[in-house]
Amino acid sequence: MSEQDPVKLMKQQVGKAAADRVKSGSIVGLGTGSTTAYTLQYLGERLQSGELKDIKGVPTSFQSSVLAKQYGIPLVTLDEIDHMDIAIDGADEVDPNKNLIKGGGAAHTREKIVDSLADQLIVVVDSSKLVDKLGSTFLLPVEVIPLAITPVMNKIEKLGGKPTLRMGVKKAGPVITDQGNMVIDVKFDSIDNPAELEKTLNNIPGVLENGLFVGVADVILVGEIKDGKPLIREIS
Ligand SMILES: O=C[C@H](O)[C@H](O)[C@H](O)COP(=O)(O)O
Repeated sequence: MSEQDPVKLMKQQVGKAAADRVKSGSIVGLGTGSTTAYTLQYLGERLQSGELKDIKGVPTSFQSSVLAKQYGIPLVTLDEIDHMDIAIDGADEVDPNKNLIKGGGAAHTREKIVDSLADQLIVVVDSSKLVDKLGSTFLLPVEVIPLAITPVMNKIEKLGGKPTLRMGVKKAGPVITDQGNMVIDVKFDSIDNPAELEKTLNNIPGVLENGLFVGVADVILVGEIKDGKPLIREIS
């Protein structure tokens, strides 16, 4: 991708805008993905310049802990904190009620734990992620304990979904999550009630977590390009 790539530019701008909202002394949930990678980069730059002091990060994945170390963001675990001020995370789809589909990077299980503990969750997306209805452009990721893959897929088919086991890229066989599990991506013709589907899926024995985030996001920052210029729109 070139520097001028409009999607990359939107991700960069929105990732930076979220990093600018972090205050000194905060405990910050560090999301996963290509958009929050920019947030972590800018948090590191703010720390290095001395403009931001004394923050602690809670990573949502192996990827975010590696980036945090690279950018000099001190890390803590959930065992070491009694609150989280803010979390910043990406999303694969955002609906008009600020409900999300996440897990394009197979990180949704840890993300849901961390994001839902934060006093405020800021979601950073480019405008291509906004949809009228969840599931219209993106398959719903479901993390499954390996021995239960077949019965879970059968059960999901009975619910009307079309499940596919997510396969690795530059790795033979399935994607393995940070928890050692597998991911199935499910096509539903229509997700009419995300809250109900979230619970129904998580109730299938062998399912660890699915990528529906209902009522978790507080603010959506949307990166857009208007008249050739990048701008940030806030949905709160
Ligand atoms: O599992 C990955 C996460 O849910 C990401 O936050 C999500 O896939 C969005 O990633 P990106 O910013 O790369 O589009």
